[in-house]
Amino acid sequence: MKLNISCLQMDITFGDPQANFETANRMIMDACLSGTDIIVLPELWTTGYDLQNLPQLANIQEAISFLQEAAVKNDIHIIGGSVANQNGQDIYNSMPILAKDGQLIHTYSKLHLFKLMDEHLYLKDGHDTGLFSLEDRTFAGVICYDIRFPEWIRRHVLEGAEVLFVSAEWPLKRLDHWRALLIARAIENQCFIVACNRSGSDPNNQFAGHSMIIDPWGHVIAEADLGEQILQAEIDLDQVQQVRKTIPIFLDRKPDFY
Ligand SMILES: NC(=O)CCC(=O)C(=O)O
Repeated sequence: MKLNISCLQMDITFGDPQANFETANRMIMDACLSGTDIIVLPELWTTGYDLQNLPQLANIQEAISFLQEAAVKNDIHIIGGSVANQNGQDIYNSMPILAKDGQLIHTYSKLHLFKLMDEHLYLKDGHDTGLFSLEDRTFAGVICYDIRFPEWIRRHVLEGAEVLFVSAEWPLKRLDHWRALLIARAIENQCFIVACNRSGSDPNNQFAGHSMIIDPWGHVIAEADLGEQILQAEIDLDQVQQVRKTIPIFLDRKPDFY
């Protein structure tokens, strides 16, 4: 099964959802012009890291309605990056997944909060996996800092994920970690990694861009540069089983020892 993927490497405007909806709309239209099956957005794409103002800005329903309309109009599945998701007093960093018929099929909330960017002061951690199914195949979505936890990613792959979608706001100063971690996660799990980062800067960080699409052998099949752009590639899910036959790590692993 072949899928055309588009990562929208947006330059997010700090604390301005309206501007960000306009950017996302323009980029979705552009991505669809060249034909795409799945669109992926970055982390906190409606607000950026304007954490202090999230109680006023958080509106996951507005983002879901926007994405539902885009999914149906363009006949595309959408991995909705993440948006601030208020539930009572608590705010989660949540990834909505929309099927092309507009159905919200899953919402994953970031499990590992990143203290270096103060997430633990403003956000709550989620308690569900990022697993979901589309077109009878199993996928998973995780958010940014989650990729530093190989056990978390492995759990999703052991439960069937063939493609891991990553939405991020990863700073430029750790670009080397971003690339190395994503390539390692692809090689050790023999799965596709589709990682959508943001570009641009906010008052505290310059972001790395460098969205990447990596195959189950660890080859980088597409990589963006620093600026705002749409990264597109076709992936062939049959490659997952081919790689797992060549080096059968899932047959050879010894879970009794670890
Ligand atoms: N938004 C994030 O979770 C950033 C994670 C990060 O920068 C890291 O180094 O890890």
